[in-house]
Amino acid sequence: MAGATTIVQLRVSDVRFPTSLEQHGSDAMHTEPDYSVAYVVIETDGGHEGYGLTFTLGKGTEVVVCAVEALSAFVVGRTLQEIVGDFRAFYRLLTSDGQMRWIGPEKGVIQLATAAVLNAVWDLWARVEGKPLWKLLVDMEPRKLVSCIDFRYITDALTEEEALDILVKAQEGKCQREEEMLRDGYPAYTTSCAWIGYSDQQLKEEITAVSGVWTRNVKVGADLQDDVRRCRLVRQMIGPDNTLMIDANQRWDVQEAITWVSHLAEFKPLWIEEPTSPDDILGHAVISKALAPLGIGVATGEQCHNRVMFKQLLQASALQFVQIDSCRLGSVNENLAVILMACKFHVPVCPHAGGVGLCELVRHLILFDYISVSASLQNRMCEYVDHLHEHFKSPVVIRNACYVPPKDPGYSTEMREESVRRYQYPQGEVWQTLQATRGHRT
Ligand SMILES: C[C@H](O)[C@@H](O)CC(=O)C(=O)O
Ligand SMILES: [Mg+2]
Repeated sequence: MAGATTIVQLRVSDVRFPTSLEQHGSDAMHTEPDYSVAYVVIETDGGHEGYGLTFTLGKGTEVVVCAVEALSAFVVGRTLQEIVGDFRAFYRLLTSDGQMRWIGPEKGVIQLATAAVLNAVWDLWARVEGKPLWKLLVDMEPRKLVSCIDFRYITDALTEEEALDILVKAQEGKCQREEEMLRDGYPAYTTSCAWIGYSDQQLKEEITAVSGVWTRNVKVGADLQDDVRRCRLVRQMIGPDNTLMIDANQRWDVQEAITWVSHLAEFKPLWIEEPTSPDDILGHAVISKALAPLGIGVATGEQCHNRVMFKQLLQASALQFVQIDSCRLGSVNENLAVILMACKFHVPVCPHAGGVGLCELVRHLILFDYISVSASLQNRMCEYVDHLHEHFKSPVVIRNACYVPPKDPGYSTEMREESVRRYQYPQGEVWQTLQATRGHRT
């Protein structure tokens, strides 16, 4: 890395997209989501910039923006070299501050803000190195990689030595796997055909419109008869051999989840996603055990707020698919911890994506997982949702239902300036117009 790069400024914006108008993103619990981000830009004295974000829904964004502002004092004035020279210490500085941790610790709004800030730092680092983030990770020495992880609270499940061992063992075949990814890409599945607010007609059109072999995730949980009808329709359209999953977004109690999903078992879903409260580890374990004889696994993680929760889910055999989220966990640092734990417990990582920018970011993490950690594609795929990519400078590229590895330096977090300006809430012209014409609530 060239000379010292001091971070001299951090800016954060509230950027919202009125997706609820067309029911994009709707599910059994979030019926009117306006997909949004707290968008962070850090600037250095040498003219470099790093971009970070965390995904939110509408009104929640203003709270996250406040939390990012509160964290900015930890970043501004520091050099990039000082931060990444001991990234574990910097992660701890952000997550362990004696006053700020009281509103977490490492969960909720403050962890979302931590993710946004650290995502900007990782983006800056990758840009300064001139590499896409996945390549920065893949090329990094195993010892350096583990030095970015805070192992506090997880050493009973994964020690630093074990993590190192996993990374060292996976060095074998790394070059071939990198070539394979550059050639074929990483398998994706899509949720965007079956949001809960879509009519049956729209659902049919969305399925027909997507070409190639795709695995589909269908929203369920609001009304059993609707779910039966929609799952039947999707199953008929995709045929008996294509993979189907269902996602309840935390709608049920534990027993209710088991009964409800048993009624949908005839459609042969691979998994039920977020059947109950994301915090109910033992509940997930009960559901997993009950659904195993039906061949249905439990997937969760998009609202799993830290590595400690994932640790317990893994220890309790409470999930069969780990759904990391690039903006819910504490950035790359905490995602590395979860990816390595999942590997140790032999549970596949199938990331959550979609929202605003989540596909752009998470493709870096899943490429790293395959090339440098798991070395397996069995039962693995990464979510893809076809909304809002046009607002990013390095948007996702999909070929044959697979993510193509990005080549631009950074973490693909940079948004188009015009998009940020037009969708900024409430002053952007899109919101000004909506409020004047429809009184749109957000
Ligand atoms: C509110 C979001 O759209 C949520 O439904 C996304 C989700 O559960 C998923 O992509 O999976
Ligand atoms: Mg989901």
